Amino acid sequence: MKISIGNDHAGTEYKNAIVKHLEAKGIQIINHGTNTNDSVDYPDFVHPVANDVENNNVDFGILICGSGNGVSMTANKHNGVRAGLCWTKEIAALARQHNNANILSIPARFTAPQQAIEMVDTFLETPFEGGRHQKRVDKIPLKC
Ligand SMILES: O=C(CO)[C@H](O)[C@H](O)[C@H](O)COP(=O)(O)O
Repeated sequence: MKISIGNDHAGTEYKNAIVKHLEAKGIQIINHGTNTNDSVDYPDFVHPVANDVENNNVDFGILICGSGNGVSMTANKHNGVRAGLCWTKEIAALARQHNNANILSIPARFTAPQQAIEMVDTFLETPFEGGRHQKRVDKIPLKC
């Protein structure tokens, strides 16, 4: 499995913990995030991750910032990207099962580190259910 990950300054520590956790499992990581706590602008670190997902260069993306909103808003401007803002592992599971989310957005300032790791594992391991959810996901893109 190959994952593209990105973060702003609020997500650097969580990003490092997630990368360490995933690399220990043999998952390949492309790191597009900032690697320091110096203040940066999240779109600069989100678009490269969303491009990876949009172009099918990776299986999934992971984005981390303070609230999770800015990274989700930015990523969801990309064709074919479905970034889900998640704060529990149950919501992370539903983002995959019902929405076929391909990017997990994590709010570092409102999620404990262990909870973030559990969300990542749940997100990556949970399949899309298809069925009634497929036709709803198909209606998400603007058709104009
Ligand atoms: O929405 C966000 C980015 O996707 C964030 O929550 C930012 O991390 C946040 O806005 C950063 O705030 P700061 O006061 O500049 O650290």
